[in-house]
Amino acid sequence: MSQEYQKGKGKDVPLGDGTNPHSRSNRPQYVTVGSGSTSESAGRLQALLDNDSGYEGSGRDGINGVPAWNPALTEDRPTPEHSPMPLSLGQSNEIADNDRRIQANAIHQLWYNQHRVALGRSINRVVETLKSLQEMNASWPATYPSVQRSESSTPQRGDPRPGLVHTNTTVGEGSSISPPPRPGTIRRAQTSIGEDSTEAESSRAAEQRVPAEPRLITAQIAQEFSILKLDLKLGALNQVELVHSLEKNSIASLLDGKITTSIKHLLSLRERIEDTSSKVLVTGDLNAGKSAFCNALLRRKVLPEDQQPCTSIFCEVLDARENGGIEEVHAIHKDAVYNRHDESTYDVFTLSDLEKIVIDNDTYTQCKIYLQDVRSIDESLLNNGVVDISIIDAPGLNSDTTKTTAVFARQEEIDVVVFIVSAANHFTQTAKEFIWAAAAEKAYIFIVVNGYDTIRDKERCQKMILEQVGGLSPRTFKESSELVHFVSSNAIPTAPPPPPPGGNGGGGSSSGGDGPGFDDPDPKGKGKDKEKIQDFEHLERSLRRFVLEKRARSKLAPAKTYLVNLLGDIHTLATVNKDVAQSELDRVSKELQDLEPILEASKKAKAEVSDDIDRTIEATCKDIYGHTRSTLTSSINQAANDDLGVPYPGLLYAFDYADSLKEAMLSEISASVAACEEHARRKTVEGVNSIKQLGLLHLGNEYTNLSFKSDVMFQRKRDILAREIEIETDLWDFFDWSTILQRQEKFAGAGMALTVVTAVGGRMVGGFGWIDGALGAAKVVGHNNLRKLIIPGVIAAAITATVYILNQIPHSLPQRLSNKISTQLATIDYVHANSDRISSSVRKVLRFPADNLRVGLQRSVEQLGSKREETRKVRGESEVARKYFGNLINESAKIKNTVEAIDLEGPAPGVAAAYDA
Ligand SMILES: Nc1nc2c(ncn2[C@@H]2O[C@H](COP(=O)(O)OP(=O)(O)OP(=O)(O)O)[C@@H](O)[C@H]2O)c(=O)[nH]1
Repeated sequence: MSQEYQKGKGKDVPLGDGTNPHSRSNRPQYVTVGSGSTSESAGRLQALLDNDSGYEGSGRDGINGVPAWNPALTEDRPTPEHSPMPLSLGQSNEIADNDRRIQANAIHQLWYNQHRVALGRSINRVVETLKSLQEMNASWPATYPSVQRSESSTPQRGDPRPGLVHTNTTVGEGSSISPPPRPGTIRRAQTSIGEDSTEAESSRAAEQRVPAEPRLITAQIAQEFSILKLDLKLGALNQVELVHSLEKNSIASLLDGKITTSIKHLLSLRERIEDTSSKVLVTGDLNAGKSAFCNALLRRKVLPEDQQPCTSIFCEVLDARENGGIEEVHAIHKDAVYNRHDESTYDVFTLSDLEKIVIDNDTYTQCKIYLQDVRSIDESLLNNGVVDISIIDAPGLNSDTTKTTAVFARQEEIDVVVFIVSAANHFTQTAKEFIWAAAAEKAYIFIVVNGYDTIRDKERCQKMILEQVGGLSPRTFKESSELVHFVSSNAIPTAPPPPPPGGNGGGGSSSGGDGPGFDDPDPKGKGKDKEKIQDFEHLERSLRRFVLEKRARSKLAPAKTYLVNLLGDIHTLATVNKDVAQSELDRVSKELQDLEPILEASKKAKAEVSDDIDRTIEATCKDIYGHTRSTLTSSINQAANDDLGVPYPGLLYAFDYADSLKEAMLSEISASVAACEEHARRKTVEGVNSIKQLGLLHLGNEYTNLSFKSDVMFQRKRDILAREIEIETDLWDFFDWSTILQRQEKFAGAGMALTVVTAVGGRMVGGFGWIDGALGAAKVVGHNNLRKLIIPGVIAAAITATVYILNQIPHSLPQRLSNKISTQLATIDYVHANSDRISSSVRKVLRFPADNLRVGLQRSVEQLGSKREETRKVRGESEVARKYFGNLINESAKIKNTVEAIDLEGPAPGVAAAYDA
């Protein structure tokens, strides 16, 4: 930004013969006035100055390691005898004056260097501090002070404190000013949405519940911010709303950008305090008389003046000696970096062409005007014999946005702001904004109230303007007799405009003073004009003092003010963030304290629940298996005894009867299988529920409940085994001897017959033994009787037995069939197969939620574990941050004390003595 200014840095300030043996690049600057011969004491000071080369100062007791100021240096000393040659009285006086001036300059330079070095070191320390803050901000996003939101109807603050404000925003600026703080309230800065009053209740509740990211910021703190204040303008949102709508990380990155800008600015400040030339920016509203004022200072009509807006580019007026003594204008190409030795960066014009370049020009944005000063070294500001000064005439502030922004940006690189305000119009809004912005780093602003001649009620005008100055820059107001001047620039006699090209090129008188050829027919003024000239001369003396004698103030004060403001911000930021880190630390420590037992319990629960589940499943399955087995066994065994509800249709349908019986028995068995399945289903539901209870107990809301439909169980495999059984009915199934014998006693006659038939049948079947029996009987009964009885008896007995057996079919057949079914089922291991099928199915069903619960428990343990790791990490980071910000509080306070100890306020030793008339 200031590159074009660097070129002038290395220039010596030759007086008299125009040569100076001391290069000004790396050593303190002062000038030799007159013949250039120095006395012994001046030589001593010169040597002292040479040793005090700035940053390498070897003193111990001073500020920041810089040698302490020795007041003895400022004492008046007798002029030492220095020349063996006898001199005339006039010559001696001249030499004595020169010596005194050199001494005074050197003393001032020493004093100046001491402060310069102290400030330079402080700048370095602050840059380092900011860099470390940037690093910390990257790893632990810093909390940015934000203000508490209140109702949008909060009245805007009428008189905001100085701060960095957006350059081209004139309306609604006040909206970014925070409302008065509500004492004692703590609020999160980055609560994004839903903070409006309609949600007040729930927001409050939420805040009480989740104090996760504490923001201990009050509006008060936010207002204290100046340099690092985030300048956020986006759509309709004001700064406060915007800060509230941003994520913590976004704010941290905005802060990062702000820090980068501050570092850049600090480096340019360092460059500026090391640069021995001074830049005076003359700015103000359109048509306030800036050009007229510059011309009056130069006593030459160089810059075009007009009632209409005319200055559209920055015009920097420099001493022609910086251009080899040639008066000319270098109009710098847009976007080019000015280099006097490289003509491709600018176009050369004569002074008389200036009007063309300055008025409504789009080709250039700035020009350098090299001018031979018509005034003497004691009067001139440009050619003052102490430091190189350039005067910059800027475009009117309220001309257009781009130009206004350029002026705002420019004020950061200049040392002294001379603000021209129209006596008739007072301070406009843009003017106020400019002064507020400038006040961030410049404690004092030189204010020229121009056009005072046009004011009738001068007293009222003075009173009103001074009141406004008091509000805008209290420090300037405090020294208003030196820094606020009411003048009429156009009343100052000036040399005529430069002659057109082809003339002698030297615009004005080189004799110095208000010589012949000036516009004003009454150079020193008479009557009213005399008063105006005196006022202006008073202004000039003040300005000279401000720029030269109080150079430290004008040159170093911006750096000091900026550092003090910045360090104040850093201190606030550090305090806030230390508190945030501390409360974050407390929060996570508490969280860890709570988390540890939960994690342990969770691990334990995981192991226990896993065993529990296994036991539950095993017990349930075992119970179901046992139940199914016993139920089916008894059902199969009892099949014959149960009332199957199958009527005996008679002998003719005995086979159908047998089929129906089989069917009924198998159905009975199937029914008991179904009953077992139903029992298993109930048990499964109980099992699933108990797993669910375990899940809810240990996982709470984290437990994912699986929907379980018990009716889907056993749908496919039911009865398959029972239906597969094939049982043939054969004839003997109808004659179940064991059943018949069991029942024979109940029926006596049939029993006798059956016994006979059995005996006879048995013997007949058994062999020839029955013949012996028959012979025995024949002997008793007699052969004839026997012959008569035997045949019908046998027949009757046979018939009786047959009838009896046939009658026993409904009783004997079921048993017989039941046995057959039982045998058949036993061969296919029906009972075990079904019990196993049902219990296996239950196991399978129970395992699903059980596995799900296990996974949930495992996940819960893992989540808690990683949460613990995360919390430990946050605790570690918070600890580091707390420590860092604690150190930052001390460090920033220490540097701030050092900077504040640099006294730029008191009278600067040395130079005053040389210049006080
Ligand atoms: N009465 C009176 N008129 C003045 C005074 N100073 C300047 N003027 C006149 O006011 C008009 C504007 O003066 P300029 O010096 O061009 O004002 P400026 O601020 O440089 O204007 P821009 O560069 O366009 O912003 C000119 O006509 C001047 O003659 C003053 O002290 N009293």
